Amino acid sequence: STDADALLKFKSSLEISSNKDALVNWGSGGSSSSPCSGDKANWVGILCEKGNVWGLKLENMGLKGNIDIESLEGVPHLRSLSLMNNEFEGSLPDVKRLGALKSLYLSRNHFSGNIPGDFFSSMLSLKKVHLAYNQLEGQIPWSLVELHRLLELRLEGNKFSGQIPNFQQKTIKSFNVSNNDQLHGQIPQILSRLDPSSFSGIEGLCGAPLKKPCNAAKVPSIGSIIMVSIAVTLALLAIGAGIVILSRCNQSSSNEEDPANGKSPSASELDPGAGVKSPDRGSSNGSVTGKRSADSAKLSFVREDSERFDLSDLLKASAEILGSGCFGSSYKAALTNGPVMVVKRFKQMNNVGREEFQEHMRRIGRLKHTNLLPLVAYYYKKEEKLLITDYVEKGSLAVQLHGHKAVGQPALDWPARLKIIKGVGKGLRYLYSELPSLITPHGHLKSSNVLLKANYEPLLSDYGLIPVVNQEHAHELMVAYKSPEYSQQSRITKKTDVWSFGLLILEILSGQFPANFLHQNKSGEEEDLASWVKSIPEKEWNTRVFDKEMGPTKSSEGEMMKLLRIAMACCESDFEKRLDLREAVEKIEEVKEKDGDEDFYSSYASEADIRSSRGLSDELNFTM
Ligand SMILES: Nc1ncnc2c1ncn2[C@@H]1O[C@H](COP(=O)(O)OP(=O)(O)OP(=O)(O)O)[C@@H](O)[C@H]1O
Repeated sequence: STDADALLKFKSSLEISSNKDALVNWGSGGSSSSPCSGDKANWVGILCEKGNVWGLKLENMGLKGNIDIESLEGVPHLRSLSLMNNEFEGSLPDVKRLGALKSLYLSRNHFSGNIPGDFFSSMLSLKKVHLAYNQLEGQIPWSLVELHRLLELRLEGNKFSGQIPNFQQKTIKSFNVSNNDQLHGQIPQILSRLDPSSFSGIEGLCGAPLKKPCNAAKVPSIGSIIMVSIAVTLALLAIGAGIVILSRCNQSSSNEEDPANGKSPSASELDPGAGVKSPDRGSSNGSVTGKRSADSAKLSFVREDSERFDLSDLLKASAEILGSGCFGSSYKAALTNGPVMVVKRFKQMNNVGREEFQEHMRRIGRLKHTNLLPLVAYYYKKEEKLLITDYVEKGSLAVQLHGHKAVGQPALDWPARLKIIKGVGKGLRYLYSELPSLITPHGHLKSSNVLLKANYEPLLSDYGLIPVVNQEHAHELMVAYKSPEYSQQSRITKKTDVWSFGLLILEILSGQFPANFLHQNKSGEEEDLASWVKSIPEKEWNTRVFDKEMGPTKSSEGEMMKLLRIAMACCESDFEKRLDLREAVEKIEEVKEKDGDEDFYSSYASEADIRSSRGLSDELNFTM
């Protein structure tokens, strides 16, 4: 049978080292020439139904070697694959080729490395995924969030890091990430009904079912978070303890991540009116004179045209945590009179003193462009800063590209993607012209810092911050410092933002998440999304690089190729050879939604038709 052939091929690529008897009766003649007789298995480790192989259960057999998924594609009824407790190593086998699998058990092997975010995207039948006790690392793949039938997910005992993706599946019965001690952040709400042991051994997680509440979940409003630190600051200032005390506040504010350390705030501390004087609007833009205590509670508005509100208004607003980035968390806060704002906390922003910080914020506040998210106001405190912007309804490009299904949005089509790329280019060109003194006028360009308006017009955010962010922090976390020129020569240049832009375009066109491609290859060189694209011949870009989720793009393939070539020229690791921003944006502006030559082709085609029909009739005339 075909099942038998496929399985024997599968067996031949395995190394059956410690257990020579394993799989010994596979294909050994007699009744065993066929793996199944009805529901009965003739071969070891096979599960049968009506003469077909539906499961492979090769556990505890000391197996290693190559897992030949391609040959398993020849077992059409295979729904369950278990290779638990063997000696397999390397990256996970390419199981997504087995799109009909319902159960995948690969726990207790030596699998290692990152799992691409979209790894499970085409495996929508999966109900049980067991990958526990391997050496897997990186983010937990977001595509697990899309498995709407998921019942069991076992990832314990690996080295996953980052946040737990926002699982929404009510179907989940068993879930375990324990002892992945690099995980951090809030436990998704749907998992809060599970046993706390599912999350044990991980310092950085918070929220139910753990007894450790998260900052935002601890109290209903963002106010309390800010108010605790303000109230403490004010109270201590009031008793005149000065600088010494300020540094203690510093500590208490860094400890406030851990609510177990802080005593619960009293009602009066949480009352926005308590201890906070209304900001003195007349001098809200002015230099810092006045009493320090009043000033510490003051929001500084950087724009003339924005509606004014007080810090206390924001504090009253109900807040929702949007996510935590490199610098701290961002909160969405709806003001009672309507506008919805985003408050982003920055803890590592002490590179310059107060005066210089204010000067820089005012400079950023003067920027105005269709493709920039304007800074509305900021709040200055020695140990942390808050930057306040409008909330953008459609959220970030990152979510639209990689999590659209989870948030119930359709995938972005090619015209939307082109519009976004062009808008980002225009926003960057404006930043370059308005902030000429900055080497990298953006400095932190990535898909989570591109927000989308309802019509897909993109808005850049978190721009122009390099001068104020603490240097060691900037070097560690900001996108500019991930560039080839920084890794190779410890420098950033005027073309560094162009490199980030190039990567962003590759991400938009391929739908691939760049972080999944970051690693060192065997010869120690850094690899990224660009080197992946480079490894694929141009004639295969159509089938292998472009995101299939863009929908039908036949009539645009030529233009998409053009754009991909421009992106590659932006990613050139030698910055001398790289396009500069002006060149890149000009070239991008020339890219059209449909193939530029289309009109030419259609008129050419019809002319050719006319000619050939004329030729044919001529020919007929001739033969008659
Ligand atoms: N003004 C906004 N409107 C809507 N969503 C926003 C807004 N600002 C941020 N977000 C979203 O909130 C989430 C957290 O953003 P945040 O800026 O804190 O982190 P980040 O961009 O992921 O990382 P980094 O701190 O490096 O910028 C992201 O998904 C981001 O796109």
